[in-house]
Amino acid sequence: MTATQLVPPATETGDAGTRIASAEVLVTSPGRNFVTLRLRTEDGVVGLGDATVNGRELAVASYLADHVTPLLIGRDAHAIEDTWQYLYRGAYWRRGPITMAAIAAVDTALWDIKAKLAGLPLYQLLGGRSRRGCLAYGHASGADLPELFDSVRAHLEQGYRAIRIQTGIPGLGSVYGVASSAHAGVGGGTRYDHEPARRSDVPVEEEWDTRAYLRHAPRVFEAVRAEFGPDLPLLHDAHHRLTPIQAARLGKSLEPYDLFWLEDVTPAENPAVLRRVREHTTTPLAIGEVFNTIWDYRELFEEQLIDYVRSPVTHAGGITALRRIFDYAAVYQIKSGVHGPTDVSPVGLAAALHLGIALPNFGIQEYMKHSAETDEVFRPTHRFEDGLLHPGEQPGLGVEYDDEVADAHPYARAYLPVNRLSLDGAMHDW
Ligand SMILES: O=C(O)[C@@H](O)[C@H](O)[C@H](O)CO
Ligand SMILES: [Mg+2]
Repeated sequence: MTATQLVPPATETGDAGTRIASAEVLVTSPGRNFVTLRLRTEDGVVGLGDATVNGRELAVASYLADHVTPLLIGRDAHAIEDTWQYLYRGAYWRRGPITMAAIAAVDTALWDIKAKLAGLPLYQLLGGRSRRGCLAYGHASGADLPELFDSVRAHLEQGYRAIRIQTGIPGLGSVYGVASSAHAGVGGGTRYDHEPARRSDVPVEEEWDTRAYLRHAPRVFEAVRAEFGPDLPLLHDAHHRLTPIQAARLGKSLEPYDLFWLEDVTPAENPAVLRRVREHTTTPLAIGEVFNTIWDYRELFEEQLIDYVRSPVTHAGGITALRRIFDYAAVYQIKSGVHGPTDVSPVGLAAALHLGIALPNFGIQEYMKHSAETDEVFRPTHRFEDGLLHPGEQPGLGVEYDDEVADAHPYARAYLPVNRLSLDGAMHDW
């Protein structure tokens, strides 16, 4: 018996017409860079997957085009789990953001195809609808309190029912997450909270002072609660900048302001340090936007060190893998809080919404609205209404890639910022 005879033939699991006939890696830059995988079956059914890794886009494009797409031709598009295992175990070199984004793109595209073949929106294949819509949170920010309050008001007017709060810090120039920061946005002009990656040959350098931040943050939340009352769910992102004991102090100092979550208080490499944070504070914790496998969460779940899982479909190996992470999280009453910056493409966001609407332990979905230019390329059918995101009722993911519009936006190198301490210019976590 030859090795190939061990592989279940396509005809056993579906029609010969469901074999993958073409696999294309598409790179476009409608305001920011996106990498998309497009699979097509012999019968012409198309599936899309997001493979965008912000600031390192071409590495995934090459991983897919040079090493993965040749393996996909002729495989049965229905065999999602087998293809996932084939790419994960078969690479030998496991985990890592580039590998897992590539696998995620294949997995997402195959789910898109399966749902289109079934004639159903993808969430129907993931267990069906569990809720009316996915609660979203938006990003409010300001260099100072008046600017922040205006931004919160603008979000409330748009219907947001949960809001992330980031502000400038007195004495510091440009800091993470603030729309009006000096070096903000694409080309330096547009809103920072819309797109932190900047088209340039070198990254923008931001400034950081942990002592100033720890003093300022509780004052900001005190002022926001005084202005907007006790009801509004508020979130905050510390972007991996603190030591465990600093993080513990921040969590404790924010307890009176009843945060929905405090995100990424410590760097991701050693999540076990969250034990120290947890000992000291009841402020809910979220982490995981830079994790990429279920194994990264093991201690955090089993010791109940976090409350929300930040992994998106795009960076955690796709719908198959993220669903497993959430099922594991549910054992410990930990909920989803899927990462949704603009670098997760409309394909990645659609995948999150189909999963989110079906998931029993959905928590919240981050929502940074994509630009009009981006939506012209991807034509998403999901929508934001009354603070909730809806995946829509189109068969599959409900996203369509417009080649003509995409081709008018060629790749442009862009980097996320880097961060230096104001004290002595040493590199710090961004
Ligand atoms: O929570 C968030 O959305 C941020 O941490 C972004 O992931 C980061 O700015 C890179 O896009
Ligand atoms: Mg974050």
